[in-house]
Amino acid sequence: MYIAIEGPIGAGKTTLARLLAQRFGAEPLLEVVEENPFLPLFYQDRKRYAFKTQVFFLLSRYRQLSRLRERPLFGGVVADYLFDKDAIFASLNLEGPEWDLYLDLYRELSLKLPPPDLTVYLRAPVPVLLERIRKRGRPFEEGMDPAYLEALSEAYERHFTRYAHPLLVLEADQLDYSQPGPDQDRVVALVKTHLAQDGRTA
Ligand SMILES: Nc1ncnc2c1ncn2[C@@H]1O[C@H](COP(=O)(O)OP(=O)(O)OP(=O)(O)O)[C@@H](O)[C@H]1O
Ligand SMILES: Nc1nc(=O)c2ncn([C@H]3C[C@H](O)[C@@H](CO)O3)c2[nH]1
Repeated sequence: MYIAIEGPIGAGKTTLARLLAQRFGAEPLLEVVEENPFLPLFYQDRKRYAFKTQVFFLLSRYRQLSRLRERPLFGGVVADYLFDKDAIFASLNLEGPEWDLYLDLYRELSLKLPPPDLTVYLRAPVPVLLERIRKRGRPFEEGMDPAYLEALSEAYERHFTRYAHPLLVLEADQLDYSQPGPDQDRVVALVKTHLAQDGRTA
């Protein structure tokens, strides 16, 4: 079992990946964004640092997800990102020859990675995302531009309307699975049902 959680910044991916991994006895596969030394610089000057930021993410995501091909998945994995995320961000931040070079690299690497058995796409309105980002308090995200978040949310919408693998779409502002309560059980049950359905139709 390989589940990936996706959605725009602050949607609740890591929170849900941890919860599902714990309930399913699976391994959480979490991205450590603080490892990217270019990210704080990117938020100061997006145009200047976009390419470096993206190539760092691309390589680290590829390395982390490649492990899924190389060893058996006892108990399964719940990742808090999808490889596609890289191209979604890149499409917003790169242009011209840098975009062409990036896309060449991305396409080559993506061919080698397995798709998840189920992807959970978390949607939430921009004001909710901004509030969650503010509450979480990462210093480099302090001046998050609402227009950037809006463009990112639209890019996610476009991506998932033509996504060709098993998908569960959740309205992440309607479910609070960040604390113990009935919403946690509800979201776990929804994921279980979708995994079973997709297993039958695969
Ligand atoms: N369903 C939810 N309801 C209310 N608050 C939530 C929910 N999910 C997450 N949160 C809170 O929102 C904040 C962001 O959550 P989280 O770090 O899981 O988001 P993320 O999508 O992984 O973010 P990023 O894209 O930056 O990695 C955290 O403070 C978390 O506790
Ligand atoms: N430029 C850029 N490209 C990416 O592929 C990417 N993936 C995540 N991020 C930023 C968003 C959050 O601040 C923080 C956590 O998701 O990292 C990215 N930024």
